[in-house]
Parts: sequence; C-alpha cells; structure tokens
Amino acid sequence: MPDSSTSRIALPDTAGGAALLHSIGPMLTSWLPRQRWFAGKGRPLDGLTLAAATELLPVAGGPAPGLLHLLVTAHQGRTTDCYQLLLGVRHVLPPVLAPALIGRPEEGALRGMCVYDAVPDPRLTSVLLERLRAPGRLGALGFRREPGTAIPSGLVPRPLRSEQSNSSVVYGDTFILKLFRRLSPGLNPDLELPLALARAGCRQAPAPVAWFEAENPVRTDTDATLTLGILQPYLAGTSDGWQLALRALAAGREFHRSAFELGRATAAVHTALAAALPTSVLAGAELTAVAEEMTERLERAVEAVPALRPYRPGLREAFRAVATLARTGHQCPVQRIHGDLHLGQVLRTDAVGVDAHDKDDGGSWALIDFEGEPAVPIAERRRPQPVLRDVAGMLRSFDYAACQRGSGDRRHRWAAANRAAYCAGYASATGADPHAQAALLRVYETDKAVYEVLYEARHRPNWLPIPMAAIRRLAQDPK
Ligand SMILES: Nc1ncnc2c1ncn2[C@@H]1O[C@H](COP(=O)(O)OP(=O)(O)O)[C@@H](O)[C@H]1O
Ligand SMILES: O=P(O)(O)O[C@H]1O[C@H](CO)[C@@H](O[C@H]2O[C@H](CO)[C@@H](O)[C@H](O)[C@H]2O)[C@H](O)[C@H]1O
Repeated sequence: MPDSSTSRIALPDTAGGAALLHSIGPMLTSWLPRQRWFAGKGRPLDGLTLAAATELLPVAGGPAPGLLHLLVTAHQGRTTDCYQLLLGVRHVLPPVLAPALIGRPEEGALRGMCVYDAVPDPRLTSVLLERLRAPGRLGALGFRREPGTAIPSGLVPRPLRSEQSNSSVVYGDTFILKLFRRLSPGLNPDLELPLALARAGCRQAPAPVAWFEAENPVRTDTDATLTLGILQPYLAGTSDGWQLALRALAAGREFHRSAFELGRATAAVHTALAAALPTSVLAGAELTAVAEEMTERLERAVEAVPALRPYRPGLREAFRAVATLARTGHQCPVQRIHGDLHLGQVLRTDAVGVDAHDKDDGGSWALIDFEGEPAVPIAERRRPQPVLRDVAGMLRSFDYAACQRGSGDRRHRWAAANRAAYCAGYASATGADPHAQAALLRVYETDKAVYEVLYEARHRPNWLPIPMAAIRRLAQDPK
C-alpha cells in the first residue's frame, strides 16, 4: 500500500465519516489488532488515517442504525496497510450484537452512541445486498453486477462464523458476500479468476454474480481498483475438504477416492484458466529468479520465526534445485493458478449432506477463494505460475490433516496414499503427472511450508509444529 503521505485523499462530504475519524480513532486502534484478519499482528499500531468514507445509511438521531463504509490506513512503522471497515452506529445496541461493539465515543457528533462492526447486523448487511441489486456509484464505492444475473430481494443475511482472512455474509442460503478486509491495490484474483472460469463455462468454481469496488486512492495504470466485496452463489449443504479429511482420519476411513476426484477438479480448473488467460514459459534467468524470491521469502521468515534458523542452510539448498533446472535448460510452463490451494478451499458439492459426503466415493468438488496468499501483493499474485504450486499446496494440506488428526505410522500412510491419489487424479485429467516433476514439486512444497510457518506463527502459534515437522523433513533431505 502507499505510504501515509500519499494515501490521504480528500474525504467525500460525509459528516458521519469525518466525525467518526475524529471520535473513534482511539477505539479503532485498540479493536483492529484484535481481529483475526488484521495482518500486522505482533507489531505496534502507530495510528490510523482515513482514506475514504461513505455513508451507506445515514447516521441519524433516531433509533434506526446508520451504516458507514470506511477505508482506513493502518500505520505500523514504515509499513502501511489499508483495511475495509463496515461500521454500524446505534443509540442502543441489542444484546445479540454486544460482541460486535467497538466503543462509545466520548466526544463529537457520535458522542455516547454505539459504534460496532456491522457484519453481524442483518439490518445493515441487507443494505449491501440492496446496493448490489441496483448497480451504480455511491460516494467512493462502485457497485457492479454480472450481465444476465438476478438477485432476489428480501434474502435474510447471517454472518459466516468461520471467519478467516476476510468476513463473509450468507443471504438466505442463496448467496455469499465476501468482504475483503486487508486491501491490496489491483483487481483481486478472487474476482478475476472465477469470472474468467464462469465465462469459459467451467463449473468447478462458483460464478460471481455482483461485486463492489473503490478507486485506489493512489492510482496507477495497473492498480486503479480496490476490490472490496464479491457476491457469489452459496453452495448450501456442501462440506469442505478439510472437515471431511479430518472426519475420515478420525473414523479410520479411506479418503483416496475423494483425493483422486480433487486432483481431477484441480486439473479442470487449471485447464480452463490456461485457455482463458495468458500463459508463458519460464526458463534461464527467469527460472533462477523464482529460487531467489523463495530464498528471500525464507530469509524474511527466519527473521520473524527464530525456530526456522537451524534449517536455513538446508532450505536454501533445497531452493537451489531450481537453479540447477535453469542451468540444464528446463522450460517451465506458467499460467494463472489458484495460488493458495488447500483442503479448506474445496467444497464437496454432490449429494448434499454430511452423511453422504462422509463416503469415500469420489464426489464432485468446487474450488473457492481464488484470492491467493493474502499477505502477498496482488500484482505478484496475478503473475502466471507453475501449476505445481497449487498441487504442492494441496499435498501439504494432506500432511496437515494427517498431523492434526492422525497418529503414528498410520498418519504417514494416510498422507502418502492421498497425496499419491491426488496426483493420479490430476494426471488422469491432464495426462501430466505432477510426480514427473518431482524436483520442482518438492521446491514448491518447501516454499509453501516456509509460508505456513510464518502464517501459523502469526495467527495460530499452537499449530506451528505442523509446518515445522515438514520443514525438518524437507531441509534435512533436500534431494
Ligand atoms: N460459494 C460458497 N458456498 C458455500 N460456502 C462457501 C462459499 N464460499 C465460501 N464458503 C465458506 O466460507 C468460508 C470462507 O470463505 P473463503 O473464501 O475461504 O474466505 P477467507 O478468504 O476469509 O478464508 C469457506 O471456508 C467456506 O466454508
Ligand atoms: O483460507 P485462507 O485463504 O485464509 O488461507 C490461510 O489460512 C489457512 C488456514 O485456515 C492456511 O492453511 C493452512 O492450514 C490449513 C488447515 O487449517 C491446511 O489445510 C493448509 O494446508 C495450510 O496451508 C493458509 O496457508 C493461509 O493462507
């Protein structure tokens, strides 16, 4: 994101927004770092500046709630990150919304009122759906709808509890609206890729129906847009691959037919993306640059997570396999990929219902969350990459599930069987077996494990032993 001096723009003429900035800055400064989606955990938050404010519902004096949309820039040392906040304002907060309270300003126009996170408030999230039904501009925001789609009125909203990097609202089991929290300038691949897949007739990803965006306060040719939210069909009654894998492990059930079908679904998405969007080939210096980037990422991770230090030489050595490939004239095809593929990003869509999904009979799968790794700048996430990167992500995920729920030797056998089945499924759909490129696959698995160490250290320190076990294995035997 831009630095603070350039990210300040003239505020739209919303008295509510300006008053909020003045009166709730301190309470936001304490609330923001406690949110799961706050990316700057572990570093002091020096302050906030307002990049844009839009009144979606007027903040009036009566009992009706107001709704403010804010883009705020968080300053942490030399780093700045832009976040999307949806704030409700009410005189009295119903008890059910008490956990969403951010604070009560002691001064300014909002003095004594309750300012709260609007995502759990159905009265306010229904306003967003209404805006998406009627595309157009409102203040800093632009609402758009895919031609030929319809959004019925009156769908009842509920927040999705399993909040991860962003916040989502489900409307009447018909649609899900994903609200991006930390914003990166540029068209978000979570919109770009599912739109391209839908327009190409690929059914392995839910097709975006509508979305909203803002102009990037610091506009460049490629970064003109900030994607703020995406509405897509809600695949009700589905189960995600992570839950199904854990349940299979706990019950001692096979999962390899499911893993095989997952490989096929991944391959179908890759094939459609390669046909719809630009592809290229990496060789020579460009391929060497991949190893350099991975090594830089490792160095940053080692700095942040000292437990990685003993494995640094082995991991650096592992990345050198790419340089060897480059020297021997290897040509590596690259294309747009999912970018953060794991078992939590796949939904089993056939034979609705958990009981049916607990059978290891393959099933049909949809991929979701094409955002890529949220910590990486969007421009980087939109670069074409080897498909092996996605494959490696899913292979790591089988390992994660086995470490989380499995025990002893059975855990290793379970992970190995499903890793093999996934690759076999992938190969059956494309004719290209990921194992045929074992060296590069291992490099991508290593890079992913380094990313996971950093992710877990920041967000779920109790889970750190899982990627650390992989790091020990990959660093000790880089061949
Ligand atoms: N189209 C959908 N249909 C049903 N559930 C969905 C859909 N999209 C997302 N979900 C559910 O919402 C959760 C969070 O969505 P995701 O896009 O992964 O957000 P985040 O980036 O916050 O992780 C998913 O794990 C899944 O359970
Ligand atoms: O789903 P997100 O886009 O928010 O992805 C982030 O969070 C994931 C965890 O929820 C994290 O995935 C890691 O944990 C998973 C189990 O919870 C496991 O299946 C994955 O293999 C593992 O990488 C993901 O890395 C992170 O970007």
